[in-house]
Amino acid sequence: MKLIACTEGHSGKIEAFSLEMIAAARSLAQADDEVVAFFAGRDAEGASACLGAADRLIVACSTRLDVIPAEAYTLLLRDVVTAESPGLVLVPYSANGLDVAADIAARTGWPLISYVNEIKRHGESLTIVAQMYGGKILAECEVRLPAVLMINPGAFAAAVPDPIAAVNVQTIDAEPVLTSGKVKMVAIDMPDYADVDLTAADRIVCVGRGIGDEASIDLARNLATMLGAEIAGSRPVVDNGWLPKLRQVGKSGQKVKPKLYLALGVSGAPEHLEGMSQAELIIAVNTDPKAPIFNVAHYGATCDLFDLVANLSDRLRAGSGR
Ligand SMILES: Cc1cc2nc3c(=O)[nH]c(=O)nc-3n(C[C@H](O)[C@H](O)[C@H](O)COP(=O)(O)OP(=O)(O)OC[C@H]3O[C@@H](n4cnc5c(N)ncnc54)[C@H](O)[C@@H]3O)c2cc1C
Repeated sequence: MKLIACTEGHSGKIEAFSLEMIAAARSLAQADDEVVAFFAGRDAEGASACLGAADRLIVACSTRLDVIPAEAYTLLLRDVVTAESPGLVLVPYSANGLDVAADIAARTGWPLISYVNEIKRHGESLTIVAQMYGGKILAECEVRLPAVLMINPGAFAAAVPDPIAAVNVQTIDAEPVLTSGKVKMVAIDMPDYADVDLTAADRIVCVGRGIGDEASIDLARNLATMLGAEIAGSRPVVDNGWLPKLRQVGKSGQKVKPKLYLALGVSGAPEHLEGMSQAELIIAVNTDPKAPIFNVAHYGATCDLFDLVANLSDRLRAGSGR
């Protein structure tokens, strides 16, 4: 059986979730199976340099466009699916993946399971744990292959970035599809990742509306600095303009998987949990013992966040002699 892992990248960087798609496919592949990575974009060299955990790489290459519109990505992938007849297509839950997965499932008539967190294979069928209602419910379902899965970033540990042998790379010209497509890329307005890439952070201190006002964020920021952590916020904090958009965690923000996630005054709405529930260690501080954040937290403190931040900061300062 062939397993197709869809990958993405732009601006000279392959998206971290691309390696997760390959790792997911690898974990399901049996001895005679082949993991085929699919990449569409200008950075064919970048893809070849790091997607070597796949057995084979198909690159739909554009000479002009750094980011391939979802419509063209889908048309190119449709051809690959027809040619390869895979048993499984793994698509990342990304802006692109949302369009791609639905189209491939509709065209092939194969089942589509979205928001996938876990997969186990039993021969020709899979048992899957997937999120529903923004992560409020985890559904376990069984599906027979072939199928299309849309996988949550962070659900699988990334494969090691390795180069792939040139003999295992097949290049397709993406230009004819790009010129005939109905959707044209006019401009790309990229966020300024020079500030921060939360998805790569090992430690995050996240402030929610419980922080009260913009000035108080400095207390949490100082604590974050002492912990060697990045500061992040829930959506209301970002909507209020207290932190930049790139520091928002959740459904409409960043999906993070740090080693430590300290949530201060965050209620734990499903849309927030969607971005952080895969963190290795979650510590929540909230005055409300019934706050849903405690359902995912490994440790919790039902106290005023300002008391905890002041005490913890004092101890860290004393410990470091500052
Ligand atoms: C389509 C859509 C997308 C969304 N995307 C996102 C997203 O990406 N990220 C996101 O975060 N939200 C998102 N939301 C919003 C989400 O539904 C919640 O409204 C939001 O997460 C709530 O943020 P919060 O926990 O900071 O605030 P609140 O829900 O108001 O919680 C504040 C918490 O602070 C506690 N608190 C108050 N004072 C203190 C104190 N002194 N000490 C300790 N605890 C205190 C309270 O008990 C409360 O639990 C989205 C919503 C929709 C509809």
